[in-house]
Amino acid sequence: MSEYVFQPSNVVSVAMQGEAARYPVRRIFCVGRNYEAHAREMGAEVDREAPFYFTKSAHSVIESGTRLPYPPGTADLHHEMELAVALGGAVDRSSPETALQSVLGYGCALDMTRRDLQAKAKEKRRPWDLGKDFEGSAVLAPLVRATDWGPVAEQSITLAVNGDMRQSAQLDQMIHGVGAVLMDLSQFYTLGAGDVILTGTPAGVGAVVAGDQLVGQIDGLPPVQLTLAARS
Ligand SMILES: CC(=O)CC(=O)C(=O)O
Repeated sequence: MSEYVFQPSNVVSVAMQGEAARYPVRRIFCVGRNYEAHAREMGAEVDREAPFYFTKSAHSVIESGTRLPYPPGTADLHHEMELAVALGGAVDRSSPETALQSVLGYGCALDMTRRDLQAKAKEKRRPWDLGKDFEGSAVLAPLVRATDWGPVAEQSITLAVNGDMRQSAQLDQMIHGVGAVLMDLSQFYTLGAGDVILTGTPAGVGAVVAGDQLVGQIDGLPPVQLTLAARS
């Protein structure tokens, strides 16, 4: 048994709907601007040739239902509702269809974003980490096995803040579908069990403040819920 100079962090994991066993998270990859209307609202061109990515560390994960203190360093925290795809095995690069066979489950997710820090980074052509990868920035609902949900098609994806609808779209409006994203990403990484892909957000992203209650839904999946508390 190895010895460490301090106690290593616990394995980060999320619930599986209706199962005692949990899904251990290894890495989180996020697809940027994967819905045309969202790319437009961000003032960006859509790249139909290939997706682009940013990452969040596993330690950014919190579970649906959590109260998140308003994060430090920002005055413009935004919600981004997304479909999460959780891998259960290595991705076969031969075709999008075979890549999809490695998906263990799907879930609702929030990609919380410090928009002011992301905007500053964009301006200076710097990486987005401060805007995207912080504690509590990846909110995950319980995952549903791929054998019990899917395929990704015309399911609706919505996000309401205090009961007001802010984001509303259909999953088939993604520019790069799940299989194509997995195929593309696997050209750059050895994807495997524990890797989670957030597949991009539809239009309607916006600011949230302390006291707000967020509920994100995708047809057939458990909702993702988040309450924002005052900054601690
Ligand atoms: C502009 C963004 O914040 C990228 C992103 O997270 C998305 O499109 O989804």
